[in-house]
This record gives sequence, C-alpha cells and structure tokens, in this order.
Amino acid sequence: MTKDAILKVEHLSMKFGGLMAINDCSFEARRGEITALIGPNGAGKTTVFNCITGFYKPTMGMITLKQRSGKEFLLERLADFEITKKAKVARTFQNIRLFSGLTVLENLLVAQHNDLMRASGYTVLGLLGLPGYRKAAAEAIEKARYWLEKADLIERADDPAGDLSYGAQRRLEIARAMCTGPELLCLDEPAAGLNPKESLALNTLLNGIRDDNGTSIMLIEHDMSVVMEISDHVVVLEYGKKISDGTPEHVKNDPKVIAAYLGVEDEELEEAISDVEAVAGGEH
Ligand SMILES: Nc1ncnc2c1ncn2[C@@H]1O[C@H](COP(=O)(O)OP(=O)(O)OP(=O)(O)O)[C@@H](O)[C@H]1O
Repeated sequence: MTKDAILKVEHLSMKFGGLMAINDCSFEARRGEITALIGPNGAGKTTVFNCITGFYKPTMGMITLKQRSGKEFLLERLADFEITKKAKVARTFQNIRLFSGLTVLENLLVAQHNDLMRASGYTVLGLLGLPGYRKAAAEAIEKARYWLEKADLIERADDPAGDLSYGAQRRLEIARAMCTGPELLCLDEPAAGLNPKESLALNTLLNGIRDDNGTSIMLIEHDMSVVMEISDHVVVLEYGKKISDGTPEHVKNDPKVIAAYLGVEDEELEEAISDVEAVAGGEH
C-alpha cells in the first residue's frame, strides 16, 4: 500500500452466477481525499461498494483498509458489522434509510447507541447512575449538535426526520454516518435527485468533512458536475473493469471514458478514440 492510501483494492472480482460483475479491478483511495467511482449503468460501482462495506464477499481479491494509526484490516475477511465497528467504514445507500418518525436529533443519537451502551456497562443501573454514562450521553449530544451545525440542520433538530426536504434528509444521513466516527465514508449517489441549491449544500458538507475532519470519502455519483467539482481522484469502471483512473481533468479528457459514456461498442472503440483524439488535437 502506498504511504498515504487509506484503501487498496487489489484484483477484485465478483461473479453472480455466470455474470462477472467485477473483473480483476484494482485501485487505491488516498487518505483525506474525495475519490469518486463513476461509470455507465451496470458498470459495477455498487458491487464494488458492497464488497468494500461487507454486503458481498468478493469472489476474488483483497481489500485493505489502513487506519490513521497504521492498523490494517482485510475487509473481505470481516463481517459487515466489524467493517463499521472495527475498520471504521461508514456508508449511505442510494435510497434514504432514516428513522423518519424520530426527530433529526434522535436519528443522530441512535447512531451513537453502541458507544452509549458501552458506557452504561450494559446495565440499567449504569444507565441511571454511572458518571461514565452521563459523560458519554453529554458527549453524544455534543457530537450530534456539531454535525447538525455542519449539515446546516440545527434549526430542524426537533422536527421529525421525515418532514425534511429530500436534500436535507441526504445531509442528515451523512451527518448520522459521521457520528459513528468513520475513517472512510462511502456515499452511494449522494447527489441523486437534488436540486442545484441542495447540491451546493451537499458539496459544502462534503468539502468540510474532508478539509476540517480529515475523513476520506468514496462516492458513487452520476452527476458529473458534482464529481468534477468536489473529487480529488476519479476511478472509472465499465463492464466491471477499470478503464481510467486519475484527476477529474485527466478522466474527463480520457478518450476511453468519453467512448464509454457515448455507449460505443468494443469493436468501434479504437475508431471512437481516434475520432476523439482528432477532435481534442484540433482544439489545441
Ligand atoms: N445481487 C446480484 N445478483 C446478480 N447480479 C447482480 C447483483 N448485483 C449486481 N448484479 C449485476 O452486476 C452488474 C453490475 O451491477 P452494479 O449494480 O454494481 O452496477 P452499477 O454500476 O452500480 O449500476 P447503476 O449505475 O445502474 O447503479 C449488473 O449487470 C447487475 O445486474
């Protein structure tokens, strides 16, 4: 693993019956950066995410997460709850999964349930009397308040989560994931369905998480304006294989990526690449 990589995916393959959804895919995500995983529909982005977060066990390959402390975890060998708890990887899903009947604040406190239970010593007496529990409860509220501020949701703390606008619910999900103290935050299409104002608020939140908290972020995203604006590094998949990897600028101008997004078949690829190169050459 290179010095500053938080995640290293090596020769990852995932087979569903006869379908090779991921085929010998390798890439790294660097610490303190926003890495975007992009590609046409069915390219395998969600499958890669599901392998990283333990929802699927890969058919082959290694996924190594290295924490700030230097401690390494082989994610493909851990159960999904251990990936969250021990390796400190948090995720959100394409569909919003909040407790819509609970308030915004309660959603953030529920996320810290494990810490609170540990502080209680797992006894009712602990809940009622232990100073350790009272301290943990105060810290949980403080952490929730911090993330409500960051997500621009402090005014809505006591409202049911289900009453929030779609964009605010997305930010609440991210705030909730951050309350678990992750080293790597994985976001599955965070900008899907957002209007331009909500998209801007999302960008502000994600930039803050990277710059102020130093948390590394991996995201799957279809909205290219979001990808180009906030990513430090982009990995492009097509038919389960990596076809490009680099800065947003590099990837945007990569003829293979352009061809993939135009839906060009393999046999036409060389022709498409030379066409694109000719156009690009003509622009200089
Ligand atoms: N559990 C599964 N069982 C069988 N096939 C699956 C399963 N999950 C994904 N696939 C297949 O694997 C391929 C990759 O799917 P995946 O959802 O990872 O792509 P994606 O890039 O996330 O697509 P999208 O952008 O549409 O969400 C697709 O052909 C899909 O049908």
